[in-house]
Amino acid sequence: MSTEIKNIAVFTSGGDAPGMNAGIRAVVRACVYYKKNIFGVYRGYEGMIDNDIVKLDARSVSNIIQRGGTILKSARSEEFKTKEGRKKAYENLKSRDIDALIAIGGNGTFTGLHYFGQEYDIPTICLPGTIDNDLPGMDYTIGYDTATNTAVEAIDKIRDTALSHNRLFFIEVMGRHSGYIALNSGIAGGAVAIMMPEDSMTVDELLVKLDAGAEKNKKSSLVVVAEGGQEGTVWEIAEQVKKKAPYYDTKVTILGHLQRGGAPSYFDRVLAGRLGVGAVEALLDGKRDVMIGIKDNKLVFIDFEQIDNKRHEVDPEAVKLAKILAI
Ligand SMILES: Nc1ncnc2c1ncn2[C@@H]1O[C@H](COP(=O)(O)OP(=O)(O)O)[C@@H](O)[C@H]1O
Ligand SMILES: O=P(O)(O)OC[C@H]1O[C@](O)(COP(=O)(O)O)[C@@H](O)[C@@H]1O
Ligand SMILES: [Mg+2]
Repeated sequence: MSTEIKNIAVFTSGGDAPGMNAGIRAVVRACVYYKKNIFGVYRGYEGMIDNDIVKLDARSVSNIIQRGGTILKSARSEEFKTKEGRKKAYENLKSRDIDALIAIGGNGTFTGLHYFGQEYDIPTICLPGTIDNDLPGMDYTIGYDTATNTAVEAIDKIRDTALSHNRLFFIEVMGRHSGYIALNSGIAGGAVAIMMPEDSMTVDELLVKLDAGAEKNKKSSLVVVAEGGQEGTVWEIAEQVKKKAPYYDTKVTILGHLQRGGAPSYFDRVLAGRLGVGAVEALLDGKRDVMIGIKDNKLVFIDFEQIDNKRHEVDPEAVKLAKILAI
């Protein structure tokens, strides 16, 4: 292993995701194992610009493996998108001799890291930390499994009341432009339809489906709507349904940020552990400017070009499965 890198900084950025703490812990403990100094940057790129940086050790990350959120806090930083902002950030890192960066964040975080690493010739690796599962080249991002389980738990609860009142519920889930949470929470929650960017369905097509169910004596229905779908907001969709099919007792629930919180699942903890240790080892082996991920149960390293403006496609088989199961 190369001995060139001595001082690594870790930070979390973008929307927080359950398992980020497990990722921080893994990075810190791997650094201690390989006898490297490890720093934590608070509030992502904002803290890098504001010099909000502390030294960490193995005990700094005790008792966080089970906690949602991120002990380093997270932020979205407009200033880091400017050359001046990035210069301030670099100078703060330089003043502590920090010579490598490990970020935990999503596509935006990796984009910033890529430009920063090129501008200042500093080795960087990004761990995929986002509930959206919108990063191509890997199977799952840290936080997606927990967020989807949370959505399913909520959908199950809504099912109870929908059934009791013979109601039609539209349940909006997060995911930005990705339908992953919608698709899999919809399948697991037994939704009659899933409206998502990758498999568009108009309100008229939805009504045909709902009416066919009603004819077969279906009394209540759950429709999962991805926040980034083409048919408009969940409120607009429900409004159209109310107008065109007033015979349904239509309700809307937006799950929102509750999907981002809570204790990470075993899956997200193990994923974060593997990726955190893998990122430190990869950096010390000379890898840089990549997103680390797991595909088919193997560590993979994904270049910026493979991620920039690319979708993480949902599996067409899963889309078909959802339709067969909802018949
Ligand atoms: N083109 C860019 N140049 C520099 N920094 C960027 C760029 N795009 C995103 N970032 C930084 O990454 C942060 C996190 O990105 P965001 O898309 O909000 O979340 P995520 O990383 O979870 O996808 C942004 O707030 C910004 O500071
Ligand atoms: O918390 P905010 O700023 O309202 O952002 C909401 C967005 O963040 C997410 O929860 C997570 O997105 P990122 O991981 O890309 O930051 C999206 O699903 C959602 O669209
Ligand atoms: Mg993102």
